[in-house]
Amino acid sequence: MEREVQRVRQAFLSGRSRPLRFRLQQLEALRRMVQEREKDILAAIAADLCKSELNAYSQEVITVLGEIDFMLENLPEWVTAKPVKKNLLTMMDEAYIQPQPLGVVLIIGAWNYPFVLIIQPLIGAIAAGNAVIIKPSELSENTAKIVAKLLPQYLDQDLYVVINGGVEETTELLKQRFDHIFYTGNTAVGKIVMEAAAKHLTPVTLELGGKSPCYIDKDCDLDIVCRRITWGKYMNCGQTCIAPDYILCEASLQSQIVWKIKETVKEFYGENIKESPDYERIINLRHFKRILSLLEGQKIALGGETDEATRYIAPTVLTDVDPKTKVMQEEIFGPVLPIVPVKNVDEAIDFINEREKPLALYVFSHNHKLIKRMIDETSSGGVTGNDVIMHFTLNSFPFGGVGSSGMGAYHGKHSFDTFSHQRPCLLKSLKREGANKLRYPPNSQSKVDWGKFFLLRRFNKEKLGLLVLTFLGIVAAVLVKKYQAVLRRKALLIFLVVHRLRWSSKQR
Ligand SMILES: NC(=O)c1ccc[n+]([C@@H]2O[C@H](COP(=O)([O-])OP(=O)(O)OC[C@H]3O[C@@H](n4cnc5c(N)ncnc54)[C@H](O)[C@@H]3O)[C@@H](O)[C@H]2O)c1
Ligand SMILES: CCCCCCCC=O
Repeated sequence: MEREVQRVRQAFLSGRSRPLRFRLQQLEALRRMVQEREKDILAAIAADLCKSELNAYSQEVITVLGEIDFMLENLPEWVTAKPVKKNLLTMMDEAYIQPQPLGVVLIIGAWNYPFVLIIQPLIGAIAAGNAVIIKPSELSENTAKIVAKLLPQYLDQDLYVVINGGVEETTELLKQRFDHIFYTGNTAVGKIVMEAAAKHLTPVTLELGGKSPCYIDKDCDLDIVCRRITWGKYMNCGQTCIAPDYILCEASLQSQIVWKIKETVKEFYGENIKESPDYERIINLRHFKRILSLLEGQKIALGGETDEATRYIAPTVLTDVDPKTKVMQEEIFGPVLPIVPVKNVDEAIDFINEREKPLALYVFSHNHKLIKRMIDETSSGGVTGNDVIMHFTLNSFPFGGVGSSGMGAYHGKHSFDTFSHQRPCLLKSLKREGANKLRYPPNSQSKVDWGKFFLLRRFNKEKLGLLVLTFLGIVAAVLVKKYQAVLRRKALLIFLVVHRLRWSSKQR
């Protein structure tokens, strides 16, 4: 492991991952890989999650292709140094921020969207000029294998390396020194990753989970609300980090919600859900049993059917759920939707604020003010009003958690920033030493006063313009005085040349 990381570091130190042209080439090669080997990639995802290839394409591949195109389009602008505002002391100097790669980045992925969750951060890390070690989840082994096989066929083999394995290999990997660790997975392992990173003072991005609430106001269109929630909750069999985990609403709304979700489930998956190509299965037996245990003692208003052999759990809704029961104590990560009755929006806000900060928050209402209030008075990684999941798809948004749902963010420019160091660069001249004397010892009251003038004085644009004009006036006056004779001769010469030209054109 140590030798492998060392090999990647040597490749980074060669400097070849840095030039813009190289980054663009690698991103284009990655796009070629996804396009040329689409069938293999879709088959692997499908095998891991019992997912149709159409769903694998629309949930994972589209996002990856969109992200690559977005990077290719914007990277030339992002990599350029950005000049910054200067103060009076640095007015004559060059001051800019230069984004630079961090070095060797470790990306650890989760199994639930096994392709996009490693390739999307990889795109950002390449764009920012880093070398990368990717550790896919061992639970989605088909995707892990295909990624390990394909990446070296398309990308630089020493800069971008896939290491497959389970807890043992990841533990060993985490002992090595990286310049950034990007981890996606559950909160408990997030703490292990952060602890390991702390030993080397390595910064981390933690894309974790949590219980994402969904508040339904009585003033809304329940048909549309339930269709959107059904889509986001049962997609990938509920194994989505930003799936609505539970519903908060007034008790009287429960029966209508159950009825409308039932109708939508029929519309989406047909009478026989098991036969639907759009309904996935639970990743493994451990998670299957964990989810079943959450149903114990609950009022099942819809679904509840299970099949251990195929790890099938029907789309399920629980009503009148007691917040103290197990289903409300951990992230469900399965197709079970508890409804917890609350009196009103105030109680819903308190309920959310009494718990860990979620990765996503959803609120449905015709009342825009209520939505705004919910946003203002709670905290979560992201929010979508009147829909679910959709904020994930907009790559101008930073995607990430807050508090126990994670730290740091990615997608689009935010990925580039996550994997870059924003390096401040100040380039001074070795001349103009006079002005620098102000900061050299011995200090004096007059030096402090000048320091205050240069550093603390705020100028608005007009005042600054006036100051610059005055300064230019003084410089001009000095120059005129110094070069009076030369200027007089030059002016005479120009006068003669101009007149001579005018005279010759008149002659013609
Ligand atoms: N925020 C996001 O973008 C996002 C996306 C997907 C999933 N998630 C969250 O991830 C969780 C589901 O994923 P998971 O954790 O079951 O995935 P997982 O079991 O695939 O684990 C994630 C990664 O951690 C590694 N790992 C597991 N145990 C480890 C240990 N003891 N030491 C070191 N590494 C270890 C695994 O090898 C894997 O690569 C949910 O909580 C979900 O909300 C978050
Ligand atoms: C189009 C939906 C993609 C959702 C990906 C969510 C990643 C977290 O589990």
